[in-house]
Amino acid sequence: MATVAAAAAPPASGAGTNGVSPPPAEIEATCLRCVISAIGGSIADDISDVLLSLGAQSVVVQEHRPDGAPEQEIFDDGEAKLWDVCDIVAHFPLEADVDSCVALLEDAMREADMLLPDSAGLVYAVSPVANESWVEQIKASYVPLQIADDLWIIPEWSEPQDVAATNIILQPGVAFGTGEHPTTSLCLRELRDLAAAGRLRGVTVCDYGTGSGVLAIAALKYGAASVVGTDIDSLAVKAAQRNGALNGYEPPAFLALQCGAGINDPEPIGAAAAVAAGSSSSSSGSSPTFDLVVANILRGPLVELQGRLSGYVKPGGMLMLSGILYEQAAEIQAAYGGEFQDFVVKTHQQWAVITAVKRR
Ligand SMILES: C[S@@+](CC[C@H](N)C(=O)[O-])C[C@H]1O[C@@H](n2cnc3c(N)ncnc32)[C@H](O)[C@@H]1O
Repeated sequence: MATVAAAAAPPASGAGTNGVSPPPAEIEATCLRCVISAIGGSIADDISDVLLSLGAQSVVVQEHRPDGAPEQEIFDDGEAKLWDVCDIVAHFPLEADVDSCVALLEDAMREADMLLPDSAGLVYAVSPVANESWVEQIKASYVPLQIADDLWIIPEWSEPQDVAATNIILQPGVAFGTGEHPTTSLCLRELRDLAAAGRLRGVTVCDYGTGSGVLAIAALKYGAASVVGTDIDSLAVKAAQRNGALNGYEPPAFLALQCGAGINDPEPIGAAAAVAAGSSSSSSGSSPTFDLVVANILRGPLVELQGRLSGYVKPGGMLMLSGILYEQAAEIQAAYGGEFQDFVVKTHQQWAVITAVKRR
């Protein structure tokens, strides 16, 4: 998870209430800072993950300490030391609809039985951030990240430490997929293993929920012929295109397209885009098919999109699914079991990645 020091922000005139305060006229805001107050420490990490998946550029958990309050005792849950009550500071792009993001966070918390602080919902305040130094703080907080012996993620302003390794250059912080989340690193290591087994050379790949494009770029670096990525978030699509270009991948080798969230939204890739990217269409001629489909999205969309994602995989091709907790793996396996075999589940912390092969 990305944790950066909280930005120096102008005082939030709306602090203590929900909603965005308009920036003072003289401030040229660069992003929005959302402070969610008084969250139970035990759920702070889960909430941070949801905020990142909703488009927050960075999230930091800090002690909830109203003016004059004494320092909190820190409790130890065995793995991490946590404050009992925390504030969560998230930075969003200026265009983000933070109120909607908080509403989605509340829905996710209810679905996961996470305790809301009171029946009225989360207490949060949003303020514009004008301080250029925030960008510098972000830069300082992203350093080269080693995913495996010979696989690194390098912020675009840093130099690779090992030029012989596979180095994925990213502009971090714009879209999910900096490599710090366990689901991203699980998928990256799976791609590395597939490459080591010679199973990525010349293949066509679909990266559903591409985020920063990190998995697409890794697949291309490991020898894939082409990748089509999709995302519901237009900022992620732009970030993926930019990150692709940073690594030397432009269309048609790497196409990043926007899609709708649900199965009732139009099929986002289309035969024409797939053919342009060197992939093929199914026998019906309408649906694109790929040698490998990677989808690091949440449990809900993986279940809802089962028909589409399964249909994208060629007979004998591979599926890689993540974004799920370990305890959700059996449900996902059951959902895809009709068309796939050879399921393998790997875990890191409480997260899982599933790989499977489509029956011929
Ligand atoms: C967990 S991030 C994964 C990003 C990147 N692929 C990685 O592995 O780090 C999930 C991405 O999927 C996108 N997403 C969420 N639901 C989606 C859906 N129903 N269809 C397509 N993309 C979706 C989000 O916008 C986000 O960028």
